[in-house]
Amino acid sequence: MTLEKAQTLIEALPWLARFHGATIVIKYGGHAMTEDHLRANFADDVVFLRYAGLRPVIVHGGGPQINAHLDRLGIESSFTAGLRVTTPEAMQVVRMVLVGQVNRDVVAAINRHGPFAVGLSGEDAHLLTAERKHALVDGAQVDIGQVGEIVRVDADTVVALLDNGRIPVVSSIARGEDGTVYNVNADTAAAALAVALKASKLIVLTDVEGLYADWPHSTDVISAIEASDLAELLPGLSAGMVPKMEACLTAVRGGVPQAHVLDGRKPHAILLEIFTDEGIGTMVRPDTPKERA
Ligand SMILES: NC(=[NH2+])NCCC[C@H](N)C(=O)O
Repeated sequence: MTLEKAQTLIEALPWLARFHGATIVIKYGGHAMTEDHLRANFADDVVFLRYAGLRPVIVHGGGPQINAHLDRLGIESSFTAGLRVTTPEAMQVVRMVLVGQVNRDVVAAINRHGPFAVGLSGEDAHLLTAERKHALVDGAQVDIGQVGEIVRVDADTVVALLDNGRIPVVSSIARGEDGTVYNVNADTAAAALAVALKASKLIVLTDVEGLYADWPHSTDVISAIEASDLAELLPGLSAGMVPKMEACLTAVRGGVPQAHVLDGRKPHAILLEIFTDEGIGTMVRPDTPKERA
């Protein structure tokens, strides 16, 4: 028993050595964010990383919380081609909920452990700049309101906070060149930030175990996959999984050496992935150069 515990700690040693000083961007969402005990576990993991000498950065969204609040305020959403349109009125709520509520909750959970977390909106110090995004429906461009696509990242403020020993917590809101506020996908924002920071890892927390080998026929999780193989699988993936895996692909193709999709319903998934040899989710890595014939 005690030997087992020692082995667990010793298994972590090479990973502690390898990731000391490494910047790790974590997309936080799903059950890990909405359930109290999982939220506390998440905060433990992030603070553990910090004390282990890693530099974690958190990016979060908050779709369910936004929808609940829109309902509570009786703000009706209009839909175009099945997509929710983010009107200026809805955008006010999106920003209020993400920055004023969800971000504060994440910061509070981490700061139980010490003065680490500092909340930021993607608007702050021009961290995330976006352009209006149109949805493509049956080949036609459809306006869905203040939904943005990130076109530029200025991560200076995040770096300054990291250098100062803090844990930046970023809401997935972006600013347009003209000052318009945009809602941006948090998976995409996390990937863009990981690339800009030249992070050692992107970790995306979701509510599934990982990438399934032969979805929907089997639930065997793929432990590791190369970028091109993942790109081939993308069209056949479930709708919910596509943005997560696309984020991993973007990160890896943008120079991040490893991107992981983890089951946020599993307590301490982050520690188990980073500090064990096998991990518990799906890891995406760049293609190994093919040998020349
Ligand atoms: N899903 C996997 N195959 N994970 C392996 C993780 C290996 C190592 N702990 C790392 O974070 O790089």
